[in-house]
Amino acid sequence: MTTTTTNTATGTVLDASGVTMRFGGLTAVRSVDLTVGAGEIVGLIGPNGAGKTTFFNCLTGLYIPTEGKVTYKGTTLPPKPHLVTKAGVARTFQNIRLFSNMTVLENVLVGRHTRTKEGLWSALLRGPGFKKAEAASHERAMELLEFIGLQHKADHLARNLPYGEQRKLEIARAMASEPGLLLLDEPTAGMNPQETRAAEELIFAIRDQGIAVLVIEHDMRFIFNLCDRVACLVQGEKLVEGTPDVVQGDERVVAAYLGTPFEGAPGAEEAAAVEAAEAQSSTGTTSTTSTTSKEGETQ
Ligand SMILES: Nc1ncnc2c1ncn2[C@@H]1O[C@H](COP(=O)(O)OP(=O)(O)OP(=O)(O)O)[C@@H](O)[C@H]1O
Repeated sequence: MTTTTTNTATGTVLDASGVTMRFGGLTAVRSVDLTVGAGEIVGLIGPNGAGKTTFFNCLTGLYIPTEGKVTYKGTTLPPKPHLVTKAGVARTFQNIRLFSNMTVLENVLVGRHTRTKEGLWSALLRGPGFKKAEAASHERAMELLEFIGLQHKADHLARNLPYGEQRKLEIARAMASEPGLLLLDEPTAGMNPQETRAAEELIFAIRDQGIAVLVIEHDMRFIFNLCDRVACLVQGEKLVEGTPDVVQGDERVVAAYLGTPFEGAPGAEEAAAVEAAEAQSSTGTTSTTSTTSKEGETQ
């Protein structure tokens, strides 16, 4: 397949093309193209409701995109989250999803299940194969805890960890599936400045282990420091993409965050039509019927 050859040759890990996601009449993501290359950290920014998490969900099999294609290392990703993880794409969530009554170590071990070959019978009989696999998983999980600096808390219940450590644990659990691409949804949400700086270092270290990273974040300083490339979504469409310097200097990005309309903005035509209709009705020159008809035009 041509796509496969091209992707491998250029070192593209993730290739999302023309991804559109509609919920009934709402288009949450519209024709978004995005690639992540080997060794890259790519940021996805945009105001609230821009479609960032929906786009992530389209990449990870939680949603099947209405249109578009997503490939990982040249192979189309299957439409089921556990198969996507197995293929090599792991993620964390905006709202922490740990097993709060399990220990820190157990949470990481859960993340290894897609990499454990031993089946149910082997687990029940606890034969030598199972014991060997269990020991290897345990060793790898402890390595990961050491990597995120939580090895000394392996036996603590996840719910007793401070918030910043819970976020790190989520990352370790995602890494336990040995991904080639890690998707992080707001990894620093709720963190203090020191924790945020530590998270930045951790993500650089993850990249240095050969794992490509795609990260959603609202903290602009964090994202512009961290990323090789940044894409900005506004109302479901990719508005700008480029190096941090290019994106942070783009006045359309600033305007989108401040809520200031700008020429060519996604949804700007509709917004202008609604504003015009409102202005007309407030001057009292328009009857109820004609206002309705104006709104109808904007649908
Ligand atoms: N399952 C769903 N059903 C219907 N609408 C949805 C669904 N999921 C998301 N949306 C809508 O899609 C749009 C994009 O939401 P999304 O959560 O992807 O944005 P976001 O950029 O991640 O926002 P935030 O930064 O606030 O997390 C919003 O209007 C949201 O209400």
